[in-house]
Amino acid sequence: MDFLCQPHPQPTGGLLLHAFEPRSFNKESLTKEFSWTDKIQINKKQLDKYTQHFMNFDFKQINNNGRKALLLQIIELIDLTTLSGDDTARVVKVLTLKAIQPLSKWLEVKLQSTAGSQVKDIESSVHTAAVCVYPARVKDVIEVLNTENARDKVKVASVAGGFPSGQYLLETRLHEIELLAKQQVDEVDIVIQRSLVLDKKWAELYSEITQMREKCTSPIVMKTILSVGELKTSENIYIASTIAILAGSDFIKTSTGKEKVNATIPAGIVMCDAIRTLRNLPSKKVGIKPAGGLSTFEDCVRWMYMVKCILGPEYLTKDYFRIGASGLLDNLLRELEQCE
Ligand SMILES: O=C[C@H](O)COP(=O)(O)O
Repeated sequence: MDFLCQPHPQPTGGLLLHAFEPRSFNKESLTKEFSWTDKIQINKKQLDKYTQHFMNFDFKQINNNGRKALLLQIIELIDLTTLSGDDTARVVKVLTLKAIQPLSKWLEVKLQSTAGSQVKDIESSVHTAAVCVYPARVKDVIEVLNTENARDKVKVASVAGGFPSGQYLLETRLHEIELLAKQQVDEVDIVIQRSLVLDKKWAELYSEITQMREKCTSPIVMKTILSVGELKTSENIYIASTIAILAGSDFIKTSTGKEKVNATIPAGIVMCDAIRTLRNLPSKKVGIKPAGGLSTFEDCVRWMYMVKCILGPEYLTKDYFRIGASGLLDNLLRELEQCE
């Protein structure tokens, strides 16, 4: 049974009060000048309605086996993160080993002996999608992955572009990304300069993200952190999402985890709606990464349900959906241990 398949309202086309003009709806005209941003207006009533719907997800429908399968699925979607001033090679080593093999032998045996068919196939190979650290700690992650012969299994992600504030000279931020790309990272989570959104300097925002994209040379995956909790309005979140997509981001990400407000469901709805609206414009499909404050099974399932409703089930894979979190994995493992 598909536990994320409750009947739901279709949030399609109802979020913007004014649709994009079909004539100007192509990448060239949307990035030549930014007067279209003046017309973006979110339907707050609809946004509240959808928020209520996703927040009220009925967890009672998930039985024991479904819960185990979802817990394992969530683990595979995690960018296991440590972004602290006191991170050391030792801290990163422990985290990376956990990313490669999150389940203890004891838990594996327990799951095998109690599993239904949904769980049985996957638990022995389960690992997180990526490990995400500061640039100075990237070498520690790569060393452990190489030693454990897991370089192809778990991706190496790092933050850049003046993380977390973005308040550095563009030259410094670009140089930082360039240096990171030379370290053989797989993924770079860049931050935007929030002042460009708050001051509505949209052309400059587009230009900065485009330049950052150029430094994230192929095949590096670029996730653009919008820091939604600091963007003040849903309209700003929608426009910043749209510009980040047009500038070539592979993912748009809610937060650094350092803002006061992080990955909220209403912000997620707005970001998903922007991805959905633009889904035929970039040559690739753009994913979404909630990050910051996600620490429970329930937090994750609400997000997955929302992504599935707005973007479709094909987005619930690690190519298009990640969960950035530092404390989530331990909680999920505790839940798995408690499942019958
Ligand atoms: O990108 C991931 C975030 O920094 C993680 O935030 P968190 O520590 O609140 O889980």
